[in-house]
Amino acid sequence: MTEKELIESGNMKMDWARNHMPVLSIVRKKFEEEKPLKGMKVGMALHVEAKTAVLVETLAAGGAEVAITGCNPLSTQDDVSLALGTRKNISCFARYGVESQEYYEAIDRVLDIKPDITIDDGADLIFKLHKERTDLLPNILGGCEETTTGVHRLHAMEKEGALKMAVIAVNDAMTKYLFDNRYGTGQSAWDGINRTTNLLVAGKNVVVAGYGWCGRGVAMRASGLGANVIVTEVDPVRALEARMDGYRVMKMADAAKLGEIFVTTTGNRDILTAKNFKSMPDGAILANSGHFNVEIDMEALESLAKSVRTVRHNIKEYDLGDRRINVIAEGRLVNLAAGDGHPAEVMDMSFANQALCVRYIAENKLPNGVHKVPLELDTFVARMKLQSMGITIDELTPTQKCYMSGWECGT
Ligand SMILES: NC(=O)c1ccc[n+]([C@@H]2O[C@H](COP(=O)([O-])OP(=O)(O)OC[C@H]3O[C@@H](n4cnc5c(N)ncnc54)[C@H](O)[C@@H]3O)[C@@H](O)[C@H]2O)c1
Ligand SMILES: N[C@@H](CCSC[C@H]1O[C@@H](n2cnc3c(=O)[nH]cnc32)[C@H](O)[C@@H]1O)C(=O)O
Repeated sequence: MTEKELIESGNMKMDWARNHMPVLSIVRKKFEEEKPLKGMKVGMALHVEAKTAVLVETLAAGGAEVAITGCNPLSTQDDVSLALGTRKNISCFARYGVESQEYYEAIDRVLDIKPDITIDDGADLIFKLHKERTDLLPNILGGCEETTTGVHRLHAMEKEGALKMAVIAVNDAMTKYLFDNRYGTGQSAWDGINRTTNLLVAGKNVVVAGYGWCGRGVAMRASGLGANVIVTEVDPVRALEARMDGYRVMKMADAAKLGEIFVTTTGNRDILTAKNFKSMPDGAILANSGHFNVEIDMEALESLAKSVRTVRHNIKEYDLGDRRINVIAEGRLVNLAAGDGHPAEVMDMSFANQALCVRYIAENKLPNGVHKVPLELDTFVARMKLQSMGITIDELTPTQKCYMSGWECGT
């Protein structure tokens, strides 16, 4: 495709996404009228694709100058990246398939605009700010973090007294993790696996590692597709929940012998290791939908393999001699590196939270540390989403309010 055609394709993807993101549209309208981000610079490292582009546009509509790069070397969609770069007050430095050096250089280029506010997905900008670009920290009003692992890391920094800025844990908004992590990952991980493999899920043994919000979604949708689902966990309560939700629960060492498709969703490392690869059935398919590329021990797999070849677009087959193991998208997020990411209607809520939190940071002086998304913003997103879906709900009567909250109104 020529550059012009790529830009057209990126614009078309953005139009489609925008038309399916009603809550973000409401926020954008307000931003256009009130310009709450006038004079602000926002630096972002998120998956550069169409829904993210609609968030970027929204911030620019609020008066911000925005610079963005990717948060994963394989999730950038170059057509969207180019289309974004043509917009006023927006620079985009992301490119698909970048090597590590270019990935981190692009993060520096975002920081070169001297952002007032940052938005991260995995805390890359914040780590760089704290390790190498500390001179920029005094100007930063605050940042937003999109994902579970990023929030964990920020809590760890805060605990050690290392966090020198305010950050809002957008992931922890109810209108984020209950929908994005669960229904978003549940649908988009399978979209990525199915479109990449073109194989049947029904009747297969699917092993889901981790029964958190992502794992629940992935297991639920696997079950809906007719798979026999096996869950592995380290948390006894979550393991119990998985069992009572109807799945088999066992150690990975045992699950590895049975699984035909494996999906990791733990946010942890070394979930599938050399020991597991050696006991998997021939032809097993491995995908990660958790964090970065460390859940599947790719180094161990490479060193075990007698040969490696691409067997289909985005699938590498590792021949161990007595069995072949297939890995989708190099063990990186299968929904983004082998698909288009979460559905637009889900990212609508995640990114409405992001936009509202950026505004909140611009309008309130927050002390250093990890902050919750204010409940009124979270509830606003839920109400607007219901409204956009044409759903109305009941309201408590004064008598019911009294009954629920007092001790004198009831039996
Ligand atoms: N693919 C996506 O688009 C997407 C979307 C949202 C979140 N995420 C990422 O997915 C990961 C999970 O997010 P979440 O919100 O579900 O987190 P979560 O904390 O709710 O769930 C993670 C689960 O993994 C379990 N776990 C940890 N180590 C394990 C091990 N060794 N074996 C088995 N289970 C183990 C934990 O006990 C926990 O129940 C994070 O890295 C998050 O950033 C990805
Ligand atoms: N940057 C890390 C962190 C995990 S990304 C997980 C986050 O991606 C977000 N996400 C999922 N799908 C999309 C999408 O289509 N566009 C933008 N972000 C998405 C989602 O909100 C989730 O919290 C990595 O690439 O491995």
